[in-house]
Amino acid sequence: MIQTESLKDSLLRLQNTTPLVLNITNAVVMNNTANALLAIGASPLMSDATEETSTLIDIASSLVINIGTLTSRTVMAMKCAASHACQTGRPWVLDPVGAGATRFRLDTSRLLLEYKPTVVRGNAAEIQAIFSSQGANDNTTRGVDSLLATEDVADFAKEAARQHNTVIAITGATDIITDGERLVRIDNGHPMMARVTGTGCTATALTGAYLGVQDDALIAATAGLASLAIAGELASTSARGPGTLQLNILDELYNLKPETLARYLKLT
Ligand SMILES: Nc1ncnc2c1ncn2[C@@H]1O[C@H](COP(=O)(O)OP(=O)(O)OP(=O)(O)O)[C@@H](O)[C@H]1O
Ligand SMILES: Cc1ncsc1CCO
Ligand SMILES: [Mg+2]
Repeated sequence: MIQTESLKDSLLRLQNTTPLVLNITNAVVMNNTANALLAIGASPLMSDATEETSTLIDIASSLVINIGTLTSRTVMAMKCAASHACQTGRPWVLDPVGAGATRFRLDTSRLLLEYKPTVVRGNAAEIQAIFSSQGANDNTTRGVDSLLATEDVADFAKEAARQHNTVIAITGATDIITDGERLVRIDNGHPMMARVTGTGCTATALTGAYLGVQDDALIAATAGLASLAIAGELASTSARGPGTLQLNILDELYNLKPETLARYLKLT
């Protein structure tokens, strides 16, 4: 359904063109996602100043909005950025961190959805929360962590992607990516990745980088999630625990080659 060749091409293009990725992201992961973007070959810029949002979007290849540590001030910046990206056709990815946990997160996520994100990347609980008609529901989420498996929301996500004309990327033990017509699964990664904060946020940032070089958003999101999952899988072989895993992932992203993607990818 997706050719491995298109993922290899996307990585090569990313490495050859160094896309500038503007990130409005959370305080927990900001340093690590900037490092992950640099490691894979993109150029990160982190800013939530409304004074410069539109100027930065105009020079960037893509935009990442992650609501992880939202405040009323940063929500304004996110709205401003999403609106400008939508109006100017700049590809952008939304990470609705903890969307199911509180009303503030749910309302903010749904507000941002109105600005037509190219990709929405979340865990299963976040995807169910943002695209369903329910309120915040603590049976599906423990804070920012999902209590649902990705397969639980696969069919729901496919329909939501079709209705909203977007790509939905759900991370977990098996990643699922759908544009409403196509649906792919990635079976790479390692369970220890869930013990490092912001692994999913890194998947979102990498998807942002690929959106800067790949017009097919399903391929861009698949490349982003596959790059992280394979880097995590390789990194886990020499990690003693989450600390070394986090560092090793940066090294594996730096060393990632198109051939490595093709060799390790478990895509169905
Ligand atoms: N049990 C697992 N087995 C294999 N890989 C996993 C597992 N759990 C997580 N991963 C890997 O980690 C990636 C991120 O998934 P995770 O479920 O931690 O996202 P998340 O909860 O949204 O992250 P965060 O909120 O910490 O940013 C997945 O795409 C996958 O590659
Ligand atoms: C732990 C945590 N809290 C808010 S954002 C974040 C990073 C992972 O989503
Ligand atoms: Mg997690």
